Amino acid sequence: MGGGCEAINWSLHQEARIDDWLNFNVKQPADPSSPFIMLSVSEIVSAESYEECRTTADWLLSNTQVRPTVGIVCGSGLGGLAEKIKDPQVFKYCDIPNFPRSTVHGHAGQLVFGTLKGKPCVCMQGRFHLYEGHTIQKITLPMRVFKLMGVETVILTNAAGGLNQDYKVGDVMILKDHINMPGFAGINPLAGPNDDRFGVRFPCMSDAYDRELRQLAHDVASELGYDNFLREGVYCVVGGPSFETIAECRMLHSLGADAVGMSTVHEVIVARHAEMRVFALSLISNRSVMDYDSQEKANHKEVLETGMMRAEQLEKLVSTMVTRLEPIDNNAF
Ligand SMILES: O=P(O)(O)O[C@H]1O[C@H](CO)[C@@H](O)[C@H]1O
Ligand code: HPA
Repeated sequence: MGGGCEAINWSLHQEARIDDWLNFNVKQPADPSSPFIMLSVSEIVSAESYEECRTTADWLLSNTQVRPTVGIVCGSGLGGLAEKIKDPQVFKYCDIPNFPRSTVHGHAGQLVFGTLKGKPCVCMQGRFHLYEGHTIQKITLPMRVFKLMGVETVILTNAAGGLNQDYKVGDVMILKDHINMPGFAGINPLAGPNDDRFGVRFPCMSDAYDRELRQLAHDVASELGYDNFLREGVYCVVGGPSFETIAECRMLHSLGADAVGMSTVHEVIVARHAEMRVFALSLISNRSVMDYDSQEKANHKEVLETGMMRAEQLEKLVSTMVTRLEPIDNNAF
């Protein structure tokens, strides 16, 4: 991206449509009578520009002594993991500059700094979703803030519907890959001008889910006796907030998805763009309805209840993994 602000001059005949867009998206030009609308590149870069993420990271680092190397995101009903953090320092999202607000039941809306088994970490007790009305840049801003604070590894958790018919409610699925349905319609957190300070224009996603971290999860789960409910599969993100129809569940399963949710993938893309290691898991909170004769109905209450049922094992699995995390050797090639 150019160092300065390249101006884009729009001719008169495009003004009407652009006016509406500008009124919604960006401030008007200094001189409203201007025959041209000067739109600088910096104005079309998402609101969560490098500077805003830097401001948020600096604010947090000036208010805590913790220098986290691990960043954790707790999904619906999975916020209990943050309670395991020692010497917690808690910041409500509403007090953090540029942070959105959590609006979903089961998402506490606070950032917890501290140590997990001696490892300095930061934990999002509640995350943001597109369906809450946040921009995709806003919901992934925490990933960039994590990066700027020095986080090397992110651990993402979510609750998801089980598309794979072998899955049972309460199973835990390690993500080995994802399908970004909104991405096919251009809804991607990296859309728009690329800021090279975060990462490259076209980041690779075929290695998004760190193989070593997945193996570590399997090893720890075996040691803890969790093999009977541990799975590994493909997570598909949809927009929500409505749960999927039967036809949609059948389609997603036929496309190779094992679980479906409304989060996580956007965070993974931004985390990998910033070259942080990623591990993600889904708690299968409900079985997706695949049969027109079924009486089952997906609902958020069940999602939260399943989270409570499996919380202890998930906390043990993630915290044990954190103890075993090796720092990234930046000199390795
Ligand atoms: O993905 P997390 O944040 O766990 O939340 C999941 O639970 C909610 C639906 O019950 C949706 O937001 C879905 O994404
Ligand atoms: N679909 C989408 N998101 C979800 C589901 C589901 O069935 N369960 C929990 N989050």
